[in-house]
Amino acid sequence: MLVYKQLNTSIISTVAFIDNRTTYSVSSPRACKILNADRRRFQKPVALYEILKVFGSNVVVTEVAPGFSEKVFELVWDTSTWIVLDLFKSEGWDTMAPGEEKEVRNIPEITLKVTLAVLATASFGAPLGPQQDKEATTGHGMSFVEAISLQRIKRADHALRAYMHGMIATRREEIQRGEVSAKHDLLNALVESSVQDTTEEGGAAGGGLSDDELVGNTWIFALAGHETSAHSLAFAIAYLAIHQDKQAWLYEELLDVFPADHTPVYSDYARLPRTLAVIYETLRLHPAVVYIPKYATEDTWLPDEPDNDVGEEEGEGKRVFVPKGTQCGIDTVGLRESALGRRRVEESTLILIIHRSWKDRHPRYWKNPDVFLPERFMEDYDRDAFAPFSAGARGKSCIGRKFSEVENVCVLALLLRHYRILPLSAKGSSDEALDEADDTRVNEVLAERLLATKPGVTLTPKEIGVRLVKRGDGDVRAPML
Ligand code: HEM
Repeated sequence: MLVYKQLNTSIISTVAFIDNRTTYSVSSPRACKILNADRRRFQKPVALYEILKVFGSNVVVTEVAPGFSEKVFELVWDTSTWIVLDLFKSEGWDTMAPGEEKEVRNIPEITLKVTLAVLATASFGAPLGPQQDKEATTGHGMSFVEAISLQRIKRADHALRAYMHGMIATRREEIQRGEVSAKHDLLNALVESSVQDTTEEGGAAGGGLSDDELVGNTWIFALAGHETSAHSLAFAIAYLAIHQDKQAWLYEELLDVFPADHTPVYSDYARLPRTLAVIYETLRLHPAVVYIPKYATEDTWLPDEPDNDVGEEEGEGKRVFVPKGTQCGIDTVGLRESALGRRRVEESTLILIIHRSWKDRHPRYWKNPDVFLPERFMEDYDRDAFAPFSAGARGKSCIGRKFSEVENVCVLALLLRHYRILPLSAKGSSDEALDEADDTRVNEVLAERLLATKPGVTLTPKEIGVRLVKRGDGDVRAPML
């Protein structure tokens, strides 16, 4: 059993393994690449994920991987645009005059709503927008968006199954009648892949997915794609609130791509590299998934960093012996600076603590590793040291990576295009801690507050309070879906 406990800041994380195995927490890019790419020697500990079978078998436990197509990404973009502009209305932000301010006490509450609505709509064809979703509640006791929400998972079992079986039956009929559904969402891809091999009882005869697997996958996508995206987006907003210079740098791009009266289109996505760089830099500093478990299928070796004192000299560099069965997790926070590198926990040790203190770190893979510098992703960088979606390009990593990139870029770009974001308490306010801090310490005080985390399944923001100031450069238009 694996338990995560994140302490107050992302710099210190505690990972507890409630078994007596030797465990490596790997934060060397070279070793992470091997962990991810060499699927014969290192595999995902599927048993750890058995709990995720609550709604049926799924990609995580079965290795069946449905893909997203470009059409899905276009739908993600359009849906995100629609949902963000709808959010401006429902929060009353759209009627603000240029220069007017509004407080948002906790940004993650908003980003969680947005990413859930995008996921439900773009993946499973749920009714678009909060109002339509409410209207679809009839007969199920809760709306679809509520049913796939993690917070309601205990009550949602019955409702989610009912929704999913209904949606699957409708899609299956459409596909079998030869009607190509207008919806190019994930559900279509999943159902289409199952239709050819499906028996009349709804079980899969060949390689296709059974109804239970379809339902299981719906839930796993909701689990994997909701908080990860929402929390990353919230941290990106926090970083921009703290670093006003980077916000100005980003805004230049947004004005260029979204002039007044422009209707956002999917082709805009490729023109927003600065926005994507902000998302990447946020994920480098605050990776949503802090530990990605793998285990060794045979006795083997992993390359070590040359200056690590635990490894053995061997051939061209150092390497570490990894006995069969050892759990070797990718330590995504460690990749950020690799202060303590890999930690080895001996037999019978119950708890592995990765302590990172500001003092004992030294930069290894990134220049100024603790500084928020999105520009670093506009140039060439060490791709193996950037593993928030898992390491290595060819490995089995996050299926939803591009889905989340399109969604987060779209949401962040539209928000920043219309509003300047400031920390809720900035110097000059009645906030004592900030008033007492000298100018050089203000960002540190803000960072301690806005970037703090609390325990959660993914790296979870504690509270991100901001002020939105309406910009005066004209609005962009809502697309017609
Ligand atoms: C910032 C956002 C996200 C981050 C940081 C993230 C990160 C990750 C990581 C680290 C893994 C584990 C990969 C491995 O085991 O090697 C993963 C798996 C997965 N992710 Fe994401 N993810 C994000 C968003 C999403 C979204 C939006 C979706 C779906 C729409 C999604 C769907 C999945 C699925 C289904 C898996 C399991 C893949 C498998 O085990 O075969 N993720 N993600």
